[in-house]
Formats: sequence, structure tokens, C-alpha cells
Amino acid sequence: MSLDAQNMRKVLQALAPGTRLREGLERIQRGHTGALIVLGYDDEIEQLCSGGFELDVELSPARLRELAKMDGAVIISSDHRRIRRANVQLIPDSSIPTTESGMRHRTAERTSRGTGIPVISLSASMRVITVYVGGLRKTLVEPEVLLSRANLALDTLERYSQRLDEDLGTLTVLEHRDAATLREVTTVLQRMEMIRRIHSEISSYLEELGTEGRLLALQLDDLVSGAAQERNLVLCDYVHPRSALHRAQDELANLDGEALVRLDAIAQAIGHPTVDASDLDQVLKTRGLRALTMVPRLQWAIIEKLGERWQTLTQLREASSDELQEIEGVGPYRAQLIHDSLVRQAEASSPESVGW
Ligand SMILES: Nc1ncnc2c1ncn2[C@@H]1O[C@H](COP(=O)(O)OP(=O)(O)OP(=O)(O)O)[C@@H](O)[C@H]1O
Repeated sequence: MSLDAQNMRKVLQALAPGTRLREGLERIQRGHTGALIVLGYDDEIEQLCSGGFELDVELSPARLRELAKMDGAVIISSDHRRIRRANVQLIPDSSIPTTESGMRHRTAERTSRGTGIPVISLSASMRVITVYVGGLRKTLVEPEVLLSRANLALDTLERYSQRLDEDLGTLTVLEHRDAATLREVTTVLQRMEMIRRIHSEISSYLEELGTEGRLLALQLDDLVSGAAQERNLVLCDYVHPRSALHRAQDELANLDGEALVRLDAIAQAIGHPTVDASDLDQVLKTRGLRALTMVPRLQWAIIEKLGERWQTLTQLREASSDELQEIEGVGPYRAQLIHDSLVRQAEASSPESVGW
């Protein structure tokens, strides 16, 4: 994410419903006036200021509203806590390109493009709040609209999560039968990546929603708790080579929408390139790290060492107690626990238990 995009996210959080800044903007909107507000005061901004008066008072919604009644811009400190200047004429470089038409918006865009400092323009005629950060521009959306978009995304997330649970269950069963193919692995990773993207979309709505999004945040937490860990475990089990975990995570995250629907693109991202569709039916052996996390109270450090010593889940399951005890941190009790847990998992995945 670019620096401007990161700053935009921060500004949207600072302007979320419930914050002093947002309350001030809402008062200005209700009063049918406009405003030009610079969210930062440094030497560069000072150079662009002409006239007005200096002050150094705590930011409050009422003060912001009163000062916005005057002509010109209001300058807020970089930490958004204090009002530093008001009634200021801003004189940004007129050669900076702008796509806006009204003077207020043109000034806001040029000031932010020239300095990188966020600037808010509240249009008196349109009653629209626009945020400029560097070369980026965003119009604030009403909380009700954001909430309905977020709820829609949450419904989709719920449906995907249910399908993922089913697919992950199938993968687990097939892993214990040494019959999981590249198709099942990529299908699971595809769903996980889609869920990650919807999650991040909802998170950005939540940032903008501030206090209005509390309930939604709880529902989201409930739906995706442990999802990132599970995703990394599937990757750890299958990524090739073993050391390419981070590269694979990045490649999956960078797949465009068109590539994400193709299982061969997912396979490529995790280091299993395919030549034709039948390659997706090749059996892949899991390293068994995800299965090991189901062993009660087994620390990750030990799981990693077991994964280094044994290459596949089958080999792990067949390891003797003495062999398991060669791993630092594994005594007779833990060796038994590991063995019993893996055997139980395999039994639970047998055709007799599963019914297929
Ligand atoms: N360079 C500037 N510095 C400070 N304030 C400005 C500047 N340009 C415009 N403004 C403020 O914006 C107000 C409205 O200006 P103008 O009508 O030209 O802009 P606009 O974009 O059409 O605004 P709106 O959409 O609110 O009608 C001015 O009265 C002034 O308070």
C-alpha cells in the first residue's frame, strides 16, 4: 500500500463517526456552511498561509463549527488535537494540476498534492465531505450506506466461511488417506484468499464507521478468528519449496481477480506449476503441520522441529515413540500423545467413520 493510501486510511479513521473531527464536520453540514480544513501544521503549510489569525486551542466540534463560519481555511495540528489557525487564505502552487472546479476544492487538492498533508473540503452547496491526501481523493460516505455495504460483505464472508469449512474438512480426510490432490489444496487456498480479501474490505469499512461499527466488528471477529493462522498452516503444509512461505503469501495476495478464480494460478503461487488441467489431480503429500496443531498442548517450536525431521504426515504417524523422543522437548508422554492423536485423526478420517 502506498504512503498516501496508508495516510488516507489513518485520516478516514480520524474522521469516523464518534470522533471530534467528524462531529465538528456534521455540525458544519447541519449549519449549511462549508469548510476548508488542513489536518497538519508544519513549516511547509505555514509557507502557504496568508492572513487570518493564530490560535492554539483544543479542538472541539463547537469551536470547529464556529471557526468554519469565517471565510478561509482552518488549520489543525498534526495530532488532530488542537486548532492552530483560522480564517487563513491558502496559496498553494497554482501550477499543481487539479481536476476540481470550485475554488475551495481546487485549493484543497493542490494544498494536499503539494505537501502530502491531508486536507478536507466540505462543500456548502453540495454538503459533501471530500478528503484529499497527496494525490488521492475520497468522498466520505454516510454511515448508513457504509453499514449496509459492510453487512452485505459480511453475508458473503459467512457463505464463504461455510464452504471453506466443508472444503477444509474434505482436505483433512483426504490428507489422512494420502489422497489429497493439488485440486483440493488450491480450492481451499482460493477460498481462504477470498475470505482474506473480504475481511480486509470489511475492516476498511469498520475503520470508517468508528463507533457505529462496533457490533459488526464483533460479528467479524467471531467469523474470522483463527482464519489467518489456519491459512498459514495450509501453506506451511504444501508450499514448495518449504522456505517459500512468504513469497507464496505475497503472490496469493497479489493475484488479480481474474487469476484468483483459476486454480492453476493458485498452484503456481504456491510453487506447484501445472501444464494442463490433469496436473491438478496429482496427489500432494502434506507435511502434517496442521495435523500436529491438533495434538493437545503441543508448542509450535516442537511442531516445527517435527516437521523438519519428518517430511510427510504419513512418516510422522509411522514414527516410533523412540524416534519421536529424539526431538528436543519430546519425552515419552508427549511422544505417546503425538502418536495417539495422529492415529485418532486418521481413524476419524477412515471411510467407516466418514461414510465416503
Ligand atoms: N485559497 C483559499 N484559501 C482559503 N479559503 C478558500 C480558498 N478558496 C476558497 N476558500 C473558501 O471557500 C469558500 C467558497 O469558495 P468557492 O465558492 O469558490 O468554492 P466552491 O468549491 O464552489 O465551494 P462550495 O462547494 O462550498 O460552494 C470561500 O468563501 C472561502 O471561504
